[in-house]
Amino acid sequence: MKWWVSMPKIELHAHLNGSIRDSTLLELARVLGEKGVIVFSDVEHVIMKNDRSLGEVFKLFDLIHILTTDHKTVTRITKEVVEDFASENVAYLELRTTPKKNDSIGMSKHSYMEAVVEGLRAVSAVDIDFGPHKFNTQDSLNSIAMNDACDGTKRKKIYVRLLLSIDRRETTEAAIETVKLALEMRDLGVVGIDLSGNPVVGEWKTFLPALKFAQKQGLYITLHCGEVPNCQEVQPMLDFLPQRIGHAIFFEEEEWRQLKTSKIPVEICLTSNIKTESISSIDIHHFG
Ligand SMILES: CNc1ncnc2c1ncn2[C@@H]1O[C@H](COP(=O)(O)O)[C@@H](O)[C@H]1O
Repeated sequence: MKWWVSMPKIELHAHLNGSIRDSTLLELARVLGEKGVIVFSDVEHVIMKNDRSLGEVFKLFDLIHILTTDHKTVTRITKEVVEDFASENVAYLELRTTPKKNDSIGMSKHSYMEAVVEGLRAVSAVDIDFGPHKFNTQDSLNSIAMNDACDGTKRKKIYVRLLLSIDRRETTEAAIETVKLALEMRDLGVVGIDLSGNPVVGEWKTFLPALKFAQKQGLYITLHCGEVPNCQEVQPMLDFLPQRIGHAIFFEEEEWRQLKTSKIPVEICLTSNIKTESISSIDIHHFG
């Protein structure tokens, strides 16, 4: 474990609300429990449970969103998540999150993302670069990782880029709003769009106009693809030629063939890709 932590890493598949410290979730739940919004003991059990089914994972996300969705908390979790990744020697992080609208607390997708960026600005435990300039692969990954992050003497530095996620529960219009926001925020390190959310909800064709628009505007695209068996969807997703896909668990032989021919890299999520048989080599395709 010590070796694993000390190794310099890049993290390309981190969902903001999927990366929150348990201690923070419990603290937020306790506060809402005291206010009578939730029953703390029920929630504590759900947060601390291991080995969740995919359905339980999405129920947990609904709960996490109740705990985290106000501007101040979004800022706090962003700061903590980045600092935690840096402390594990992640030198380059692509953090993805779904911009959320909540009229009852005056939150728009834009203000949600401002709170995220506020969290990046608040990072203090390490140096952070989330600027718009192109990540310089030549001098960066090796030298940052080896010299700054791992020898224990220099202050750590982390490069962070953002992906805006479209949730499969959203409408075409809401998805287009997310893409427009990503375009507006390019100067703040937004490099791409992710399609995620419960894979048994929604239809590919709903998101296609937004994704085509994003592609045309030069945003990078990654799609959660084949997380459940769905042959009607995997094929058109591969035909779309995203820069990367996430998971690729339930692929038929022909779909694997197409994936390999198209050279689309797969983001393997170590905690949820339980069907993965072997990983023989890993190439890194970061967007920033
Ligand atoms: C387990 N595999 C998965 N498959 C699909 N979508 C997932 C996911 N894990 C997370 N998300 C997506 O990320 C959101 C939480 O982070 P943000 O609120 O966006 O920061 C979830 O609500 C879901 O839409």
